[in-house]
Amino acid sequence: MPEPFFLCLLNPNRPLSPVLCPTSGAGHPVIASFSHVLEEYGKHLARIGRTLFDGMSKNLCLDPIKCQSNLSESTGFVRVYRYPKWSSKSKNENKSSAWGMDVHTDSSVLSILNQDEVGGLEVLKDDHWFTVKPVPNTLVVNLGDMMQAISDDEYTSVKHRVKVNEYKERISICYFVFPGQGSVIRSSKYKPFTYSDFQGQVQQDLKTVGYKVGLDRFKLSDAS
Ligand SMILES: O=C(O)CCC(=O)C(=O)O
Ligand SMILES: [Fe+2]
Repeated sequence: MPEPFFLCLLNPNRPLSPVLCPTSGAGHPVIASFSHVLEEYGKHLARIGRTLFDGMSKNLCLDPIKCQSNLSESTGFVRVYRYPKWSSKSKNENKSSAWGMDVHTDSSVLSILNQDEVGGLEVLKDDHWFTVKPVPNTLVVNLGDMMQAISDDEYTSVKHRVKVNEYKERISICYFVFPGQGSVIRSSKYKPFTYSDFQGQVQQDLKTVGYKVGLDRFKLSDAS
């Protein structure tokens, strides 16, 4: 797993555990200014996320009033990851690659990624893995599980993973945004649920079955 070395909560009142902010050194001027820059960055990303969400809901002909709270800027946070290079010590001769982050879908509504020039992000489409080539000054938008449910499965929460580079470390800056607290997601495919119902189920599944089952837990049995 990468080292999430900085987490910037855009709403400090939002309880999020575990809090990954480097609390030691929080008073250090470099950390403080970095935190300030990330906060500023997060505000722009919140605006971009809202614009994308409103555009998608319009495209899906969703009731703008009903779905507005299905995305809440106050839930957003920015996480900075450092993926150390694939060290020779950890090399396994039988493996052709090492994974910095295993295959998963995000639980968010939207995740907006800013990867450096090293690359390594891969997405699954039609059973094939595609490398997301880094393009300077370009953001990558991943739709998360919440957006899949909001869209009645019209859009899919993309499966993705991150390959570690053998020679260079990789840095990515990721913005995640979620439904508002208590906002109910209603769709023809899933039982009505809130994001905290979803997260509760994910945590329970991690403990009991050992992995995230995700949206399938909420699927209506007669939904095709
Ligand atoms: O580092 C990246 O580019 C992706 C990170 C990611 O997929 C995640 O945090 O969920
Ligand atoms: Fe992800």
